[in-house]
Amino acid sequence: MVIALDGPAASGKGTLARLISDHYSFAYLDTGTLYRGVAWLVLKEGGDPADPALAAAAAQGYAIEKIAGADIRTKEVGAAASVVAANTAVRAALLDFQRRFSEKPPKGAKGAVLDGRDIGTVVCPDATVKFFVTASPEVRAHRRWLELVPARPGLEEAEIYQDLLERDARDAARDDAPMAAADDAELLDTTHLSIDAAFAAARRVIDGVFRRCG
Ligand SMILES: Nc1ncnc2c1ncn2[C@@H]1O[C@H](COP(=O)(O)OP(=O)(O)OP(=O)(O)O)[C@@H](O)[C@H]1O
Ligand SMILES: Nc1ccn([C@@H]2O[C@H](COP(=O)(O)O)[C@@H](O)[C@H]2O)c(=O)n1
Repeated sequence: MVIALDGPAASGKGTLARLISDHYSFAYLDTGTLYRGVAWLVLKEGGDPADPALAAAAAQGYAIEKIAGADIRTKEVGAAASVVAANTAVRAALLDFQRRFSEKPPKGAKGAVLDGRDIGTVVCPDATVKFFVTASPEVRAHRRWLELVPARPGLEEAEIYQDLLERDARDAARDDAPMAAADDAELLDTTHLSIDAAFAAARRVIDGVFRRCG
């Protein structure tokens, strides 16, 4: 069983993915951390994320231990992640790991939940259930601002808003595995939904599919 969640930045897909994986005891992979990790490795060496050779080398030598303790959730790393993510060699280097995780989830879990931008379209086109999670840009920017401002007092919500729009545009426009809803994805707009309500809506869809699958 594979559950795929895609969608734009700060739409709530990671929050849902975590709740779903806990509820069904499935393994969870936040695929954004892979791209953020590669971007962080490039930035740490003072490199330019848009340099194709540097980004490809970081992705090819990528290992989770290399980013241990790194703060990869900053908006700077997010922006750089969407730059390295447009690099085909980077995507190719990270694809196998994601596929293996979905096909053979760790610790004997009976299923996997992956969230990202291309899970339902490219990484796991045969996923059992697919969601495309959205919310209005204003609501997403506000949620992300609430998340980041405690560590960065003075951070402007307008700055986050602009950053999200630019990142979404880059992610949707790239040639290789652009952010897109799979044709068979369930659209889940969380703009007016609490986390509990969004999770309940997702569970209804998943339980319905599981019942049909037997
Ligand atoms: N339905 C919701 N109502 C209110 N806040 C929410 C909701 N869903 C998520 N959040 C909050 O919004 C923020 C962004 O959510 P989350 O990290 O799940 O988004 P994401 O789509 O995984 O983002 P990214 O792709 O950038 O990692 C978090 O602080 C989370 O707690
Ligand atoms: N499957 C994916 C996942 C992520 N990306 C890129 O990484 C950036 C950061 O992702 P977050 O989910 O942590 O915000 C994102 O903006 C994408 O550029 C991707 O391309 N494919």
